[in-house]
Amino acid sequence: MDGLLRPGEVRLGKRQLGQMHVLGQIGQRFVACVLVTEGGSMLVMLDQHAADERIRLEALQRAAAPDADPDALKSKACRTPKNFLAHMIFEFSSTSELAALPAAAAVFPVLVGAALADNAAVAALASGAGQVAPKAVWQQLAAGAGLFDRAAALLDTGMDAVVAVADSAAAAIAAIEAIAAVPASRRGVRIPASVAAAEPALLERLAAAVSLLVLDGPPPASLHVALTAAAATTRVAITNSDAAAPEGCTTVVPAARIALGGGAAKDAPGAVDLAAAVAARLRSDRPDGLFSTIVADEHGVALGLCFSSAESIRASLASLEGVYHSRTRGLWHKGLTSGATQKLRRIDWDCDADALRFTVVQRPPGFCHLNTRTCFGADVGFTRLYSTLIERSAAAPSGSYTKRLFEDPALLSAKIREEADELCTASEPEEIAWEAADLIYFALTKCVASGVSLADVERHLDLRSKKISRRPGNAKPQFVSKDSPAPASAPASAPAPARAPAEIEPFTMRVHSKKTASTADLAALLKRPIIKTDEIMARVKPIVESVRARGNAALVEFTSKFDGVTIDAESIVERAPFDPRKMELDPNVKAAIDLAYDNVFKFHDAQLDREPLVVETMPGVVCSRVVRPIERVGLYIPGGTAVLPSSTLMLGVPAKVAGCTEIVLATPPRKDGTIAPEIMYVAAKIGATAVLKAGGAQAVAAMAYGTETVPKVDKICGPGNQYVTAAKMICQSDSSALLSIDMPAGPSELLVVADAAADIRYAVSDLLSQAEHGVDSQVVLVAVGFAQSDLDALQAELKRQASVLPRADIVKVSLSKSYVLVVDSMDEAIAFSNEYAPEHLILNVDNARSYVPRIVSAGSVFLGPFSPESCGDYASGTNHTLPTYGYARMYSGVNTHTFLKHITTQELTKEGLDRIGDCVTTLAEVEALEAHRNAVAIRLADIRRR
Ligand SMILES: NC(=O)c1ccc[n+]([C@@H]2O[C@H](COP(=O)([O-])OP(=O)(O)OC[C@H]3O[C@@H](n4cnc5c(N)ncnc54)[C@H](O)[C@@H]3O)[C@@H](O)[C@H]2O)c1
Ligand SMILES: N[C@H](CO)Cc1c[nH]c[nH+]1
Repeated sequence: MDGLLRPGEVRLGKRQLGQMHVLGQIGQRFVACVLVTEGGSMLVMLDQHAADERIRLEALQRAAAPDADPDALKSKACRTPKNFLAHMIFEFSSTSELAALPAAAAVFPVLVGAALADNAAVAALASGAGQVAPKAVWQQLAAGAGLFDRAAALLDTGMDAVVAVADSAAAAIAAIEAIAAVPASRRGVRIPASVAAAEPALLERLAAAVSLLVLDGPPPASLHVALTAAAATTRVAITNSDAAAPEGCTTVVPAARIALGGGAAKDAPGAVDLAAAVAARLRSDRPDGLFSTIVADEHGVALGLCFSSAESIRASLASLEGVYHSRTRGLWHKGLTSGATQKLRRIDWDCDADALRFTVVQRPPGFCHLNTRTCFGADVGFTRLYSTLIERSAAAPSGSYTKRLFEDPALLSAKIREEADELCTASEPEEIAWEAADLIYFALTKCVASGVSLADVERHLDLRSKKISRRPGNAKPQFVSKDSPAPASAPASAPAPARAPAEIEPFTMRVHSKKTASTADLAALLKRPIIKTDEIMARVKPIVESVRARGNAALVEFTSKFDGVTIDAESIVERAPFDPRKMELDPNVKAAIDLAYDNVFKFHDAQLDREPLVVETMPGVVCSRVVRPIERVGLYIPGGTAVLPSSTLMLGVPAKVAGCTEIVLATPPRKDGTIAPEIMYVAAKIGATAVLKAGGAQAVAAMAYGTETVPKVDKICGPGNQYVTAAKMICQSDSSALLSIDMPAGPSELLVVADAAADIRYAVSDLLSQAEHGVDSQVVLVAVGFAQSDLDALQAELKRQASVLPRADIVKVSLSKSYVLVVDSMDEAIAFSNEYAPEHLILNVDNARSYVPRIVSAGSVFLGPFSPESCGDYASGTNHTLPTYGYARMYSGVNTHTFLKHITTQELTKEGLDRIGDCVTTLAEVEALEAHRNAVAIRLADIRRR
């Protein structure tokens, strides 16, 4: 004895519990005591390492009587030290013990099934097909030939781990070697204690190789030190031992010793009272001694909160149904009168053992007394979809699409294929989530139509995580041929740049050669990644419509939904003058913005036609053109993945130069609902009149139609993602919005023409500067006269620079959609670039300027090795809002004229009209427009009469 526990009077608070007699220490940890009270006596085992005396006394009180009434005590034995279950392994060895299995499996952390032949039940439990789902299931298998195959087969059925049974040291070592490919965390070995005693060094070797070492039979005292050491590295368990296990070792409890329910069985010598074991492990902070119990369904969703007592736990384990302790009614067998009973699957403790979780299968109508499935309101996500599908399969409202799918398997199959295909081509995170949700809806509809439950699907998912045999995972040929482009090693074969290549080494670009490419190959290379316009339009239309109809309320809702930011309607717009505290900047940043502003201003100011154009087309006929600003403009500044003060400058400066009077700036808010100070600073500098803290389609719609606080504008300019672009196009085509836009915009892109003399580090850095914009960005290198060694150097440099970028994840995807085209001459390079019509074109070649006259289509061109595109993006003076996706064939980038309109005037003298009049009347006659003719003729008659 170490003197921690002493005989004597036991009091809890002021109450006398009884006299405690210490019988002796069992193992290193537990002390056996007899507690004698007025009502009788009982045997208890106390964990003497429990933190303090109060905890030991509370454990004693609980052990003494669940209702804590010492007077009610009858003489009884309790063999349930506090952490009993945590230390025990339950062993099932024959089918005759099946009765105890489900209850034991519901509470024991580790379950070991003995012989392969009669363990079908254990395998069924492991795969989740049984009544309960135990936490960890181990199967034992006799050592011998084919051990790995048998182990793998068992692990594939869902078993957590396997234990090889060997009767000699040599067989144990051979067994471990035979299953060496099974992860150490999932293998164990079982040997007779006598074998271990003969070769103590064996223990150390085995303990290092497995996660469970089972010793059959009581180990001799001489082995205790070696076992304690082995237990420090792996779980060591001892079977057939009534004596306490050595320190750190656990005890295997055979199924035959489990006592369920009440009655005499639990008091039999050596019996393990399962309910008492559960209760002994728990601690209650409540005055009534009950344990808070979360009741969850098989998906882990909380149905409600109950309370348990040792008595209710016993009743639950005996019936394998949900039985609790009601604070008003006492023992409460849930659903016994309503029929809404629960099948018990598992009981778990929380981390500090003061609360329980019962995992149950709830029968309808549900857990709550209000006849709903849970006490916490409606389900969400998967369980919500599943419940809805189950309801629809029972009774669907007329016109229900889901019902149509249930009734038309061919339609359902077609939709599953369609959605799978759309998911494959999706690239933006939101788009992928959207498509995945579609696919899951149709897949789960198929499950429900076929009687497969969500739990069945989850069981398969869990099973998969436990499989150790792996299939190669190759796709079936019909799917490969449809979607995958040729591998990188075959540059001459048909490329499919519109789709993401299935296999390309990360941070490399596919290489094509003009020499070997067919016309069709080259045509495919000119195409950009496909944007699914119809689908995006279908998603965006309701957003636009909603903002148009409901104004700020809708704006607030969509901002919360898509940006995860809650802003109230009153503060969603900031009007100028802006609060200087919202634009406080680091002086270096401020200086950089000021310099960029000055350059951009100079270049755009020079574009303004200050004098009207006046032309006398013939004597007495004077035509002129005057320029006017578009009064109210909206500037969209993207903000999904980056804060872009540069785009604010590029849109704001020309609007200011043009003289627009209402400049509304819209950009997605940051997570705290504010706008970055850099953007607010530029907003003030360019004279913005309002800043709308919203992004996406909703911001575009708000500016197009106006809301309670967002001013309506006449033109919306600026880049953005596909939702922004779709909203701009939808609003522009609605005549009631009376709106124009700058251009349809797509993801950023760059084409670099480099010759073999170019510094490959520069070319790569330029390509990456655009590839980092977004996963849809496309960069192209037209390599003039590159040899294989130049291409190898290029790929190596790409990997070197790209892999360390903070946005490497984005770059990896965009590079996979990009490519290198090897051409022989500058003529071929220029011809290809003109066809491609890139947003940005870098000519990193000798004598770059000489090629400018031959450039027909490009948004902006960068000449020579020292003109990186980044300079145009930020500060040199040209605009960076440029036509993408090939629109450079017919659109210019944003410039001062984007914010201007022209008005023409004309003035004719009498002589002038006399000169031109016959021409006009003749043409009006040709068009048979008599009123036109007459407006001139009536004046000509007067002039000529006089
Ligand atoms: N040409 C240029 O000058 C230039 C400059 C910078 C950026 N860009 C391009 O602009 C784009 C910026 O895109 P971004 O996403 O980073 O910012 P963004 O501001 O264009 O879009 C973000 C908004 O999209 C909306 N949104 C997100 N998911 C949605 C969904 N599922 N349904 C409806 N709306 C949704 C949200 O409201 C969010 O505020 C990129 O393609 C980039 O290449 C171009
Ligand atoms: N390169 C983009 C135009 O395609 C503009 C930009 C903003 N910030 C950096 N670059």
